[in-house]
Amino acid sequence: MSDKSESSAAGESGSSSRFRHLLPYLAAHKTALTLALMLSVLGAGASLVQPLLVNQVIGRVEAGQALGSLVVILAVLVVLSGVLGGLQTYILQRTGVAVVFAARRGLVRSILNLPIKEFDRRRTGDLVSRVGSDTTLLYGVLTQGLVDAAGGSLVFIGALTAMLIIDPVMLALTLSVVAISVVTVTVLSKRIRRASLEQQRRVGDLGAAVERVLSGIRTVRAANATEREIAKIDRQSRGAFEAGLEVARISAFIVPISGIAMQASFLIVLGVGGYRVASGTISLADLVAFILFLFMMIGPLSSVLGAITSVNQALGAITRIREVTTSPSETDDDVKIDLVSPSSTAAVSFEEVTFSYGDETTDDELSGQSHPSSPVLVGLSFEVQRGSRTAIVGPSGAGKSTVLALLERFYDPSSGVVRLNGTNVRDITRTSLRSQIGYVEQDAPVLAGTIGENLRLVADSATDDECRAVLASVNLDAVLGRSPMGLEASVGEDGVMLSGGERQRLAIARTLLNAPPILLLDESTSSLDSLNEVLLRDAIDAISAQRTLIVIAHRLSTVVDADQIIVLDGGRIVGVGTHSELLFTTPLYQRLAEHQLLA
Ligand SMILES: Nc1ncnc2c1ncn2[C@@H]1O[C@H](COP(=O)(O)OP(=O)(O)OP(=O)(O)O)[C@@H](O)[C@H]1O
Repeated sequence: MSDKSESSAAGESGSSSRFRHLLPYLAAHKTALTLALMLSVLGAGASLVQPLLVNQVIGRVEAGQALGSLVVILAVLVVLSGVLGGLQTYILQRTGVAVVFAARRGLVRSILNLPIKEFDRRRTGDLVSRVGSDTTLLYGVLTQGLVDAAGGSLVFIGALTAMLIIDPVMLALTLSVVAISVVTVTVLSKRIRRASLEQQRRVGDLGAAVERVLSGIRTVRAANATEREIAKIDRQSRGAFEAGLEVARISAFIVPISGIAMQASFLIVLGVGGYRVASGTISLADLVAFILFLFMMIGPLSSVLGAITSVNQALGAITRIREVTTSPSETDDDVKIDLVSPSSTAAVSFEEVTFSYGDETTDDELSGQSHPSSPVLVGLSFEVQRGSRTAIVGPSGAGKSTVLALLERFYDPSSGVVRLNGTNVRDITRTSLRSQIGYVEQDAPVLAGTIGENLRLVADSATDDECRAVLASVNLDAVLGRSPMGLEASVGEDGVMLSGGERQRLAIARTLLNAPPILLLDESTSSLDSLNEVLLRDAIDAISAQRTLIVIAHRLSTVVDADQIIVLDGGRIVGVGTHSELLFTTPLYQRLAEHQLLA
């Protein structure tokens, strides 16, 4: 859906306005770029002097005079322009990689700060591709584009001035040919920009397709779907290939245009110039110098025309980069309070909270799409007393996880108020809100890295002893015995060394390191063996002793002794009470309990 916005963005703003967006990246390297430009001026000067010297050489040969130091100076100039060119290349490439580096840093910062709703609608692979592939294209602007154009235009202007002095008539003829080629290339360059934006978008689609398969590779293998998935990814690759071909086709028009312009100007100058030499209007030495200047002028012109592809690719890339960096990030601009001091006995309260995911995207100007959807939570009101243990139960899709998401302020309610210690969560900075709450997701993600790194995600200064202590508190200390590396032992990309129950307990241990007064636990739906189930129950018992606990329970056995159980159905509360109360008052709870052989 973001694709649509990209194309409209590309259509609306011109290349000059997008070029402006490159400036902050370039401004950071003013010194290096100025140096490169100065080297380019020197190089241009060294090149421009050469035809003048050749003119002198021819004049002296015609007059039968000795060449003397002229040849030496010519040789020195040739070497000098080579050295200057090498130095300039190094400075530019160095600046190019530094710009890519800066762009990647900025982009990663923006991506990680996007509101959670953005991750619902964006594809991870596409975001990864923006960081990896789009930023790389910025490199071309500097190394090939900008300074080639700057240095080239100096040589161009210098050569033009010399040609004007030598013979204005021949210059006018030459320029008319050049003008035709420049106009043609300018028209084509717009198409290049559009095509390369499309190409990058296709590369993003490809990244998303690969990411989708890799994240479910076991399911894909087990379903014997490898070949089908390869065929699907192949279609995305083909899309990128075809968009690349379009760029190649347009470039194929651009590149020969400069060649044709050179040949045509050369032939015209040769014909007209020969006639003017024969009629005595100009000398042979002047004609030779004019032709050398002509080549000198066309040279940069062709490299600038050639660089149009890379510059336009970069402008396409900057569109995709800015599409993320200009997206609003999760901000606390509207927030008034930094620290929450309890002003109520309720640790958490929901007051008439209604929420629909559609609201979050309806006014989404980037996608330009609206998703009017029915509310996921309707008029939800409940209180969780400090130090108590609350369970939320209900059928799949009832809205249980959404309750926790609102408490974490991943989303804000459409109406109603969510309070933490009596304060509206919208008035508390997210950092301080989240420091009060430990949150264990349903799928308990274990990040690639070591057990220690996984624990220290919430508290990077935690000591080894503290890490061991929290592992012990969730009955996970045995895991450390599995490898001589202990805390430094790695867990696989998806925590393959750990069972589902162990992953969940590792995630609980992680949040405990921060000793949050409130713990939200979205219990894993995956079935646990009886030993793991007992271990998880013990862990929950141990941690709930000192804090407020809200558990989304899929196993009623883990909640029978909760202080309060909230039964949700279709986003509404259909019952609140203890296990024994609900067995009498709430038919849905009765059914759930019977189903789980608890009644
Ligand atoms: N990010 C989202 N964007 C749009 N709709 C969503 C999103 N997350 C959940 N929903 C929808 O909201 C409803 C409630 O989802 P939620 O995950 O809160 O239910 P749940 O009771 O926790 O379910 P489960 O027990 O299966 O985890 C569902 O219909 C779901 O499809």
